[in-house]
Amino acid sequence: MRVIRAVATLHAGRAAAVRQGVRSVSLGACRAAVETPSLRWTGSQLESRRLFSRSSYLRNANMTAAEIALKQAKELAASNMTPEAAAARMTPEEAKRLARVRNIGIAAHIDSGKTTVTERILFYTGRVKAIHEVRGRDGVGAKMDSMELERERGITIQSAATFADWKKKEKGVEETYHVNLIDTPGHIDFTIEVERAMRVLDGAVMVLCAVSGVQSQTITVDRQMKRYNVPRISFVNKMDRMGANPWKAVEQINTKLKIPAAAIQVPIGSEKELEGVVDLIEMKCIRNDGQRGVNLKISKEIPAEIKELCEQKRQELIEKLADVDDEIAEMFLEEQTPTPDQIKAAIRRATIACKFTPVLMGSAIADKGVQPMLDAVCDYLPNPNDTDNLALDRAKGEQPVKLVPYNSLPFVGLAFKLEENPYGQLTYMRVYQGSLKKGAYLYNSRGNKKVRIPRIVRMHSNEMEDVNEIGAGEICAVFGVDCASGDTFTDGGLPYSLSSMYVPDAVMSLSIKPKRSSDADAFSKAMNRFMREDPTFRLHVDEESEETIISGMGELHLEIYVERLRREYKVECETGQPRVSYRETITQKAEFDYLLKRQSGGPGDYARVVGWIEPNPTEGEDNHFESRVVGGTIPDKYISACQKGFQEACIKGPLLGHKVIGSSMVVTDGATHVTDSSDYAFNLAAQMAFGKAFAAAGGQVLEPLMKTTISAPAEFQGNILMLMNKRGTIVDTEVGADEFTMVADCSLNAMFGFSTHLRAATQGKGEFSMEFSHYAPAPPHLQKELVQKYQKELEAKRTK
Ligand SMILES: Nc1nc2c(ncn2[C@@H]2O[C@H](COP(=O)(O)OP(=O)(O)OP(=O)(O)O)[C@@H](O)[C@H]2O)c(=O)[nH]1
Repeated sequence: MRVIRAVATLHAGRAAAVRQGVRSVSLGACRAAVETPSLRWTGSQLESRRLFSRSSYLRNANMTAAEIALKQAKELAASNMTPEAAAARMTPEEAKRLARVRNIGIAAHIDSGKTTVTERILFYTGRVKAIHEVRGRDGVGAKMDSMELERERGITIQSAATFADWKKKEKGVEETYHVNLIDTPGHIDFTIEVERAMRVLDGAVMVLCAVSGVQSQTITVDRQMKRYNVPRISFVNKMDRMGANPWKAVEQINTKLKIPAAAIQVPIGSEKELEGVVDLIEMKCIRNDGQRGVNLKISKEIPAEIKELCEQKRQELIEKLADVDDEIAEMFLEEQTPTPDQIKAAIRRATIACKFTPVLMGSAIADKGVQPMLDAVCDYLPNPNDTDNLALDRAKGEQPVKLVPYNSLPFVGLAFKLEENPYGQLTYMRVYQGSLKKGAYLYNSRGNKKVRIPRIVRMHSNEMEDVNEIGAGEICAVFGVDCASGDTFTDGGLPYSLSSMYVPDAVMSLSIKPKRSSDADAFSKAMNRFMREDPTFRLHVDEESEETIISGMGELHLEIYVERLRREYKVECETGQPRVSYRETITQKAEFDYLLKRQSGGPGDYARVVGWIEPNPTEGEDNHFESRVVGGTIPDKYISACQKGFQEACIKGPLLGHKVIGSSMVVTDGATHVTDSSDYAFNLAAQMAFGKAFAAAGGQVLEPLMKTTISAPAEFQGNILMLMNKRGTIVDTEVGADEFTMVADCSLNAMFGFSTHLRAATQGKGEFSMEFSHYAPAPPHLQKELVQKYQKELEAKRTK
């Protein structure tokens, strides 16, 4: 009886909605609209708030329609609650759970010891029973480097997620913190892995090498952390190495990264004699003892030889805090000494506000200082409730809304990483709001497609643990969800999208084809998978050469995929020479008046377009199209065809067939023909007009310039200078006591095979890293050579 009554109300609701001008609307939304007078929704609001499906309505059929509507209205209202209101609704248990959650990443320059640090974290938290080193002699390899290739080469290629429980003593009481952790690769070629980790993490541990300090890749991860406002603590690793100097690292964080930083520890002993650290806040010694340093020996007696240094560094810490925190500043002015609790609270406030980074130190390989670093993660990095996670409300013109990590709110999550494993496609998801139960239905905001979540797991590198539910603020992985990296999932009621991450442009490409034609299927399967997993890996088929071209972030990036094809798919490939991804642009204004008039038997093609092209006035690399046609000489329907034509022309520039950037096309006039004009004709006319005006507009080839950092023992300074003089512009050099670092802007072209030259010039002791910086005009001789080569290839095709 109730069902019938409810369904009747429902249909009345739908009729009411249709009267309001809604084309199609879910029954649930109608119901809420009709029965909740306080919510007077407009037609479009109704459309965008398709709350519940018919089946969910019928599942609730033992409630009256009014009860259901009220329930929905409450949930809807809850979803639009202010953060304060939501926080007020949070139960003490919920607040306590969140206060003990940390989602953190470990990021650093190549080889700083991220994986080694992570391995220690897993060991001390009891997550793994034994420590296996990166490239260790036991042949096992670090837990977090689970890919065969990673273990072989000793580098991290994919970021790996894991979780661990850290039992932290707080004033004699043990509190368990749940830490979700992502170990990211250091090599710039795998930068997307860092990018997506930063997008979803609440905090990070920036690892630095005690000898090298801030290195080129540290600067890159610093930029990524700043891009996503990720608070960080810093850990100066490798304190056991000869020449270790934590103060140089602290100073460089201040000067090179421009983040106020101060050490909160002082090392006890140095190099091989390193014993542990002095905690400057509580002024106590923490020494690692026992096998693998599992036991911590705490004492208040600071060794006499470092007592003065500790006092000086404590004072520096307080002064630095006074610069960034009002409370400490006030105490400082009044010459009061803050208590350890006040110092800790100030460090936490300033770190979370991204105004400060506390610096810790130790040696992961020597099992020193890792546990205090874990304590600092809990003390100073934010819990999911401390950070502002924003979504864009599509129903309100993409207005930002704060997401509240409260289990009872409607679900909002971000799929930040895809990975195929033997059980199917795994989607890593950060839950920002609401909780997710196994078997629940979610909506993918892109296309509003409904998906069921059949299985939820927690990842531990390449192993997983099934769970039935995952709470707000956590990271998990789900199975069987067809989506792309960066998709937002909601429970259907919220028109929210989470801004996605920054995907850098590819700078290098190479042609590839399987050696055996029988491998074609496996080849395309692998390519599809790689592209879905890695947005910086792209593939296209060159129309002219009919070659398959893969492009990515560098030689190593592409090399790793070719290797994975061979190992994981047993597909041997032939590859061409790596090629630089050039760009084309224009430098001045050039007018066009192009008439396309073709008659070949049947209906012809006719379109005339008049206007000009010029460098994009709004700067940047985007291309811009504008119509200033008056009097309808080109009807509106053909204007969009012109725009499409312009966009298509920009995909394959006239000089080299590479992408055109930073150009603008303005159409002012034109003409049509009664029967022969069409979208096709205007699209083509715009393309031809662009191609013809390109030379007059000062068409130019741009090449990628790479910020290159080279470091080597100081004795090789002369050799490196000679090597770099030919290759680029030297931007900065730094000569340390025994190390020499140079930063130069080099064209990617000049850097092919550079590692071999560097090895020869430094007896294998030099290292370098490269990062895309910007596009710059290619030298005229290179430009001429490239254009001639391309035109010759085109000519050869035409005459074939
Ligand atoms: N002396 C010394 N060596 C260390 C320490 N921590 C790590 N290493 C060594 O440094 C090298 C790099 O360590 P990883 O943990 O792979 O560094 P990573 O930063 O994860 O490397 P990528 O992921 O390839 O960037 C390995 O040979 C480690 O054994 C340390 O505290 N002291």
